[in-house]
Amino acid sequence: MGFLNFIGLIVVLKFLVYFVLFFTSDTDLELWFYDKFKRNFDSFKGKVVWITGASSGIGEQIALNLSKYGTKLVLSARNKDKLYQVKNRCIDLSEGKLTANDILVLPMDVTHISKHNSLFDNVINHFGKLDILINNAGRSQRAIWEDIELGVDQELFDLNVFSVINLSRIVVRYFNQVGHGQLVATSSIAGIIPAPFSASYDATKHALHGYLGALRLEKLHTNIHITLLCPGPVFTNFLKESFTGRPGEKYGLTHSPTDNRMSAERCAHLSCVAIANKLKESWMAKFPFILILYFSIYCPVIAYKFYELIGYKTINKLRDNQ
Ligand SMILES: NC(=O)c1ccc[n+]([C@@H]2O[C@H](COP(=O)([O-])OP(=O)(O)OC[C@H]3O[C@@H](n4cnc5c(N)ncnc54)[C@H](O)[C@@H]3O)[C@@H](O)[C@H]2O)c1
Repeated sequence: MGFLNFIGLIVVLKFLVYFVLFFTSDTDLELWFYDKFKRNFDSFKGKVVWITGASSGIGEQIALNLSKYGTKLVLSARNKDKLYQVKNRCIDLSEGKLTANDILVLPMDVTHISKHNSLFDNVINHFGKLDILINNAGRSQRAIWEDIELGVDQELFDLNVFSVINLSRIVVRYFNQVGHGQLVATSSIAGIIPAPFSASYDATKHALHGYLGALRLEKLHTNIHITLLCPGPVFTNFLKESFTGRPGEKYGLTHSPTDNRMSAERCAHLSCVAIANKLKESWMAKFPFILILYFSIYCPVIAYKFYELIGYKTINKLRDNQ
């Protein structure tokens, strides 16, 4: 076989593998590889991980997952009772690896940034160290672009961006002192490509990529790692809790069990694979979202033709089943 034929065969085989993965996998290729061959969950043992938004959804499931590997946890959200329920489930799931003292319930409203320093001190006083911060607390939005009041943009940025950046700066200064650490943020596919009817939310998640992407470059050649988790639609309280265009209003929609969404358990499992392997950015979503994401990034012209063809209503139906 001639050399060019050989190269041609490799290219065809590569595209065949990509094609099969696009239609069968719910992750990007890197995350798929690590999930199949190198989960590295043992690395969580003995680490101290602080999770915000740990009272429900993805944050709760990440906490439950990590407890199985003997990870010491700091659980934060606003609802103390729910956090204690999560703590008790974590202790049960750990099968003796964790005691009550290994899980600190630290209630907080992440938008109260003046309290971040003292809450961080609580963590260090309790455990003597912090290895990983998972900035997961957040809310979404459903609203028509021109109907969004500026107050909603501001509230969403306070919650999804400024609280994350303020807490992360405190923690990164600490990581600088001790010489290592990992900063994680739950972004979204909407942080990479915009989705219709959630402009302020899309912008907050895009902002995280800007802030934390810059930090990642500044921390090249250090032992400080930044991981951005990018889920597509997941079954959680997310839509119910979403902002609309008007301050103080909640979208209030609940999912139907038949919606095309990933389970929070699967999303948390994949998130743990990404965190354990210190991956920089990981995508996780059911078909066809990963395929749309790849096309939008690598062939944007084709992606926009596709959007024009199917129209925004179909895009929204794909996303929320509405
Ligand atoms: N569910 C999805 O479809 C989806 C998709 C992509 C990204 N995400 C992201 O995942 C993260 C978790 O969301 P979820 O889907 O698990 O929803 P969820 O509503 O089940 O969980 C959100 C968590 O954040 C907490 N929270 C909200 N506001 C807070 C505040 N002011 N202070 C402290 N805690 C606060 C809630 O109490 C809860 O624990 C969010 O950052 C969200 O943007 C979700």
